[in-house]
Amino acid sequence: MLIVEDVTKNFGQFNALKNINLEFHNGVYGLLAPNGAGKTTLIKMLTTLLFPTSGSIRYDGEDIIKMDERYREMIGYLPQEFGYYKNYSPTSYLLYLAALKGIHRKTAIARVEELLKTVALDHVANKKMKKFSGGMIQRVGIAQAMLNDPKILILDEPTAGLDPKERVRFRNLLTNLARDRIVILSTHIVSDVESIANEIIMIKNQEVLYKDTVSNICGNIQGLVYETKVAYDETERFRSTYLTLSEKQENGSMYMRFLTEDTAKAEWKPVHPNLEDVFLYIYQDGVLSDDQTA
Ligand SMILES: Nc1ncnc2c1ncn2[C@@H]1O[C@H](COP(=O)(O)OP(=O)(O)OP(=O)(O)O)[C@@H](O)[C@H]1O
Repeated sequence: MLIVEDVTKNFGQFNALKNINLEFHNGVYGLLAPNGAGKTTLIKMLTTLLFPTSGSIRYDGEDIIKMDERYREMIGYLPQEFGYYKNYSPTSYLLYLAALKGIHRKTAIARVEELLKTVALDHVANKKMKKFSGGMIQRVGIAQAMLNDPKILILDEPTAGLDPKERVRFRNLLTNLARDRIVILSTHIVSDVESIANEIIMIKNQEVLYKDTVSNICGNIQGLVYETKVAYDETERFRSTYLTLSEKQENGSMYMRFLTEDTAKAEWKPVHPNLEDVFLYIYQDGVLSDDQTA
């Protein structure tokens, strides 16, 4: 079990995270927040690339910084951008990394073969990676993070650049891997984690706002989400009155999904909130688009 206790991280005068308390067991955890909220900072502390300013992170009761090498041997990490050699095949790349990690050649050959099957790349095991799709490269990234059969697998924004089909495959792979390990996945894309995470962690204003199941988190805005049809010339006024969650145009009308605490009107249809609704509600003032953060 991995425990984050009262962790605060400052960069000089700047406070990036404060009083973070978290507990991880086997399963998938989705760390979900807009860019800049502190996900990478938290992940870097979980991988010992950064140290907390105060507080501690413990694995089975031991401080991970004191465990040092023993802890790092137990974790697998896929950073936001991982370096690979495009002229290598997945097999030669993974064998090279295994050698760096001190894994015996014979063990490494068997492990790499097994891993490439797990990530469904066995058919291209000896092909150069330069022609691989984003999804295939990402699966090589997971395979490298899994080389040491980690107890904790940490993935930072792993689905960037994947097409919808690759995302589904990726989610299925993670669910399998999480049966006997902790998988922590950071993302600002709700659909990456909504269907697979046992728990979602949302950070706001440097603190953990939620750490709960999807349904419990959605329960927080139960009864506040509606759909209704709005005439075209009314849409601007509607948008400025209610928090619009999504809208779709059909047969000359606009169908708005929105959130309000006002008393419901007869024409509003109450709907079950989903995680995307919660995300838009929670971060309505601070959701930055990729363009803004690039
Ligand atoms: N080394 C640093 N020095 C100063 N400020 C930093 C440093 N690293 C991160 N920050 C700041 O801390 C905040 C959190 O950054 P962090 O990278 O953890 O966010 P994030 O949620 O992971 O976003 P992204 O997905 O864009 O990486 C940001 O405001 C960032 O500018």
